[in-house]
This record gives sequence, C-alpha cells and structure tokens, in this order.
Amino acid sequence: MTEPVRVAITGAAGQISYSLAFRIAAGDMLGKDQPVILQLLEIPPAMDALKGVVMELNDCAFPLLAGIEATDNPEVAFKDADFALLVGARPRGPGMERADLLQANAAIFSVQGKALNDHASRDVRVLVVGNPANTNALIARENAPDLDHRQFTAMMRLDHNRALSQLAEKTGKSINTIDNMVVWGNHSATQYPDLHQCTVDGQPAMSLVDQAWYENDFIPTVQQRGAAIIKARGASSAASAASAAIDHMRDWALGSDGWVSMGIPSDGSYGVEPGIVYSYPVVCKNGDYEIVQDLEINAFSRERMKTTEDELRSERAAVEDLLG
Ligand SMILES: NC(=O)C1=CN([C@@H]2O[C@H](COP(=O)(O)OP(=O)(O)OC[C@H]3O[C@@H](n4cnc5c(N)ncnc54)[C@H](O)[C@@H]3O)[C@@H](O)[C@H]2O)C=CC1
Ligand SMILES: O=C([O-])CC(=O)C(=O)O
Repeated sequence: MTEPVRVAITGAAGQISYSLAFRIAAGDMLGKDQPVILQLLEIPPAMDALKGVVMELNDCAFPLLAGIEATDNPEVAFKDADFALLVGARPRGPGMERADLLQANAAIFSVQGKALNDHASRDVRVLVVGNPANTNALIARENAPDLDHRQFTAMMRLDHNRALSQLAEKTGKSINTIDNMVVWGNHSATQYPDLHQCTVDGQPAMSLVDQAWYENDFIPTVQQRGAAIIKARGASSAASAASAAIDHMRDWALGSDGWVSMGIPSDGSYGVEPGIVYSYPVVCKNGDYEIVQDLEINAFSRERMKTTEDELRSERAAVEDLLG
C-alpha cells in the first residue's frame, strides 16, 4: 500500500473547501491510488461547522482517506504537510475588488507562512487561493525563509479555465482541442488572458476570432468573471475554484498536459519584476514547473502584461511591513 500524504486545507469549513476536501479525499487531486490524510484548519468560531464537515467526510467512506485532523492551530495543521492549500480568508462581496481584501487577509498569510516554515515537510507545495491570492502568496513565502520561493504559488488556474471555456464556446470546439492558453499577471481585473500563442484544433486562435471580440468581449469577460459569479450567486465562485485548485496541484505533482497558468515567483522572465508572484505559462513535469520561454510578445500584449505587473508591484508596496 502506498504511504499516505498529508494535505493541509485552511478555511476548511468554508464554501470552497466544502467541495475541495471531498474531491481530494476521492482521489481527484493525487490519483486513485494515493491515500491522503487531511489536516483541516479553521478559526475557533468555525470549529463547530468544521466538525460537521469532518462527520460528512467520514460518512463518505472514501477508501483513500487515511485520516483527518481538524484544528484551529496552524502549527498542527501544517505539521509534516506535503501539500498546503491556503483557502481560508475573507471573500469579497458585490462592488469590491480583490485588492480591497489586502489588509483584512494579509495578516493570515504571514502567520501561516511562519507555521509552514517551521512545521511543514521540507518539500511542501503551497497553493494560495485566498484573495488577493498573488500577494498573499508573496507574504506567506517571505515569512518562510527556510523554504524555497518556488514552493509558494498562487491560483490562476480558474482564470485559465475560464479563458478555455470562453474560447471553446466562441469557436464551437471542445476544450480538448485548445492548446497553449496563457493568462499573465495578477488574479484580478488587470489579468491578461492572451490568445496570441493559442491554437484551436491546430489553427491559431487569433485567426478564428476577430480583434473586437478579443478586446471587448473575451478579455473583459475573463477578467470580470469572478464579479459576474458574485452578482449571480450572491457568493463568490466555490465549486469552480475548488476544481481549479485540484487542477493546479494535480498538474504540479503529476505533470501537466501542455501549458497551464500558475502564479509563481517571477525570475525576471519576460522582463517582469523579479520576486512578485506573477502568472506565467508553465509546463509541469517531474514534480516541478518551468516557465515557457521565448514567446513572441507584441505591443498589445506587452502593455497589458505591464499593467498587471504594475498592480502587483503596488500591492507588494502596500504590505511591505508584513514581508518577514
Ligand atoms: N484565487 C482564486 O481564483 C479564488 C479565490 N477565492 C478566495 O478564496 C477565499 C475563500 O473563499 P470561500 O471559501 O468562498 O470563503 P468562505 O468565507 O466561505 O470561507 C472562508 C473560510 O476561511 C476561514 N478562515 C478565515 N480566517 C482563517 C484563518 N486565519 N485560518 C483558517 N481559516 C480561516 C473562515 O472561518 C471561513 O470558514 C476568499 O478569499 C475568496 O476570495 C475564491 C474564488 C477563486
Ligand atoms: O471574484 C472573487 O472575488 C472570487 C474569485 O477570486 C474568483 O471567482 O475569481
């Protein structure tokens, strides 16, 4: 029998986790032959609700679920964790931008970065979902000096999947026919979903759509999708966010089928300020990720990549005091 791995989830009694924890326990993230121990973190007022989640997880009788730890102590939740999904944070409501959550949520990620540094497996892979995800990942990482920067990533996969879905719908083709989708930058309204590298059924995507649809429909729809869901549902995306988190971690651990978008520490590729957590096209293999290099970037793309980079620089400046 394969040894179980430890998967920590924060905000475990929240909306996203209500989907996420069950899918991980079912084997959707790490495969149908990999047992998992779930280490669930909540804040004290939500511990009763978390008890209910644990009861339901048990009631599913998942064969791969080798244990559950429910706690309000980050040091316990992250102990020996191989994977950490940092979901717990306040979500935005109607009319807010994700950056409005910066002050409310930033402190959570400095505490959790320290706890990961001191207690997690030395190979822990961290995905930050709680918003504003990129800058929260930066805060967590800067508080974990003993871990490699590359172990801290932010979720851009929901944006990537939204872009795939919009393009599939527009072209009438299935998602499987689309390759080389890219979303650059911040998980915010400045993100830049880029179709210049993308193909549908082997044909350049930009030859299948007109520039007006690309600029005035596709880009803003993907950028504003989170707000559209909040307007429609009265609450932020939950099942689709959980699904994207599973995609992100699965690909990182087991390898991606082509390009995916991940928020990762910039190494200066494409002229982006080193250190900020910026979304790049990456290929995952052998448990690691590598930025897709040498793409041709036209003036239209360059301008948008810069706008979202500038936003990340100003978010970083706003939390300077929390950076370790
Ligand atoms: N990166 C992305 O693509 C997406 C990010 N999000 C973000 O994910 C976060 C969670 O969203 P939901 O699950 O819908 O919110 P929710 O409010 O339903 O759940 C959040 C949970 O986190 C818990 N929590 C708060 N502080 C905590 C702490 N210090 N430690 C552990 N748990 C803590 C709360 O008690 C609550 O149960 C929000 O910030 C939301 O904006 C949501 C969708 C997509
Ligand atoms: O929009 C929000 O606040 C939640 C989120 O990050 C998303 O759905 O992309």
